Amino acid sequence: MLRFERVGLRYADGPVLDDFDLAVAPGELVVLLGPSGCGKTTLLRLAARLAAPSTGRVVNRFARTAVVFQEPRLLPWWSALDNVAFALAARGVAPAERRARAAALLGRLGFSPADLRKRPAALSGGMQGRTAIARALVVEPDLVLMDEPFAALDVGLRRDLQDLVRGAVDRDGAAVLFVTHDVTEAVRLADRLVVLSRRPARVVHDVRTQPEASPAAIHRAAAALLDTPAVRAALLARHGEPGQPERPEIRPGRQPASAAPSWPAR
Ligand SMILES: Nc1ncnc2c1ncn2[C@@H]1O[C@H](COP(=O)(O)OP(=O)(O)OP(=O)(O)O)[C@@H](O)[C@H]1O
Repeated sequence: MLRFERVGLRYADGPVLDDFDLAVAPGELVVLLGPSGCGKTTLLRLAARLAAPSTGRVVNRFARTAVVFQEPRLLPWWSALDNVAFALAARGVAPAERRARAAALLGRLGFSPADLRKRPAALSGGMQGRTAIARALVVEPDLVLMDEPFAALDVGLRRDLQDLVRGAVDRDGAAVLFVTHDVTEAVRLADRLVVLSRRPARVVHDVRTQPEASPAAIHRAAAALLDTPAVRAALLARHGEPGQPERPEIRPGRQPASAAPSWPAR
């Protein structure tokens, strides 16, 4: 179980999270949707213990947490194979088995034997992304934190990798907390959809759902989601529109002229 309990996190320019609660159970794939800058990456960093909350607590009882960041973050002087195999070294797996497991997984992700030997600089962006995903999944994690992992990939590849992630949940019982801006990707993957408001992030919509398979069903489900008023308000409002949480409070007579609101008065 992963639990955010009344979590607050504040930077110099104000709170990113304030009294935030969310739980992720084993075997569920939770997709986080929310406007840019609302705090999605921050939540993943907290779950991975790469950041600490200012208030409240983050409880992560999973034994093996793996993270796929927005950028691949591969070690540039190592081959694709060694980048993936290295993740198993920390788990005490013997060198020959490390390389065999890494090669098998990269092979499933479309790497040829020659590709396995390439350093990241010689891999395409999509191949670097796949290497990072393989590095996360090779340890058979029970919690995978994924931050827009497929953003740079073409549609076919994206579908293969989405299936791989679903497999980790359906076959191995892993939990996944998955950040995306792509609503169709969200409805294709999710067991549960969580939509966040603008910063400081609040849960404005939290529903259990069935991962959708056919393109028609995916588009119907995505349209229905975007038709939900709270979701519309969170995802479709333009920055600076009235009623958004990041709108500064204006007190008549107390506001310096330079801080005059830029949105139209109502
Ligand atoms: N180290 C930091 N110092 C100060 N502010 C930060 C820091 N990290 C993130 N922020 C701010 O916290 C807010 C949330 O950032 P975060 O990266 O979690 O958003 P996000 O929802 O993942 O955005 P996106 O969808 O654009 O990736 C943003 O306003 C960001 O500028």
